[in-house]
Amino acid sequence: MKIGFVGVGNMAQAIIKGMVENGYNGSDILVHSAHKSNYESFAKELDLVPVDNNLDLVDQSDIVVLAVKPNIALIVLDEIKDKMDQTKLLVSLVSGLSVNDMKMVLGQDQPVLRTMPNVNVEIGAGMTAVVSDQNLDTAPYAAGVEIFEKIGSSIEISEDDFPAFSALAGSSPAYVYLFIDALSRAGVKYGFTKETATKIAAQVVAGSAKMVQESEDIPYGLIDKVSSPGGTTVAGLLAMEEAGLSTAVVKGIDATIAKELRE
Ligand SMILES: NC(=O)C1=CN([C@@H]2O[C@H](COP(=O)(O)OP(=O)(O)OC[C@H]3O[C@@H](n4cnc5c(N)ncnc54)[C@H](O)[C@@H]3O)[C@@H](O)[C@H]2O)C=CC1
Ligand SMILES: O=C(O)[C@@H]1CCC=N1
Repeated sequence: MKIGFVGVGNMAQAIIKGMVENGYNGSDILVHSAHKSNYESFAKELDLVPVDNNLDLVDQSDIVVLAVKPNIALIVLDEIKDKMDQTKLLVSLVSGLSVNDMKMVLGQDQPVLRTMPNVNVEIGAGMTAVVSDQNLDTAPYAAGVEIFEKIGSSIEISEDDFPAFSALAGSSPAYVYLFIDALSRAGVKYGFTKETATKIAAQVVAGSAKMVQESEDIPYGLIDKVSSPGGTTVAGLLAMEEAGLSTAVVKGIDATIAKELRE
């Protein structure tokens, strides 16, 4: 099965790196992007197949991954539509582009899978939403979903939930990195090097996430276990909430969703 990427920017590169690390052969991955200088060196590095234009790439692919920016997605779909057919699956990563938007260009019978991955797919730890108007357990959809299962977890959600998912999982790695950086900077304030402080902060966040995933307790229960009566943790927690940590996070998610809905 050949998988072709139309657009090889940050997200496509993260997915491809995750795929190659998790059992896909570079020789089965075709790439074309607007700037040859970018995708050719990337293709060489991972032994991928560079293709000169979008039409030839689609022609040679069983799964076509649309990985361009939202403002040009419809133009690119219009360009490739004559090379698509019902034996091929279109997988879109494009924020805000609905299954119906794609079928309006490609035809109602074209299999399309809308997804919203996040950059952590690069290390096989992504969280990806998937949806179509068909049963995802059947061919050719299952092969598309399998890509995202190999490079993390996937979840089927309704299209109405995509803006909220995009904020909670697509954008949120940036917010978690910000938290790690803030924790690390606090460490620097108290004398650790940035490198050591970041190593400590990242391990704490990774371990805490694993604890939430594996514990039967809810996060608030885990918070209470760390907070000894009259102790240091509760003093820190109250100071963070006085500075508005939880409210800041929710407001950030609100702004992310509002921006997606305006586009
Ligand atoms: N960056 C992220 O964390 C996430 C991005 N997405 C979605 O993925 C898509 C791509 O985003 P990024 O990779 O961040 O953008 P990017 O700007 O890094 O990559 C877009 C790529 O498309 C290429 N391109 C432009 N015009 C083209 C054309 N006519 N034909 C072929 N390639 C063309 C560009 O050369 C560039 O390499 C967007 O629609 C975005 O909504 C979805 C989830 C997460
Ligand atoms: O910032 C963006 O537009 C994309 C959507 C989800 C993550 N990055």
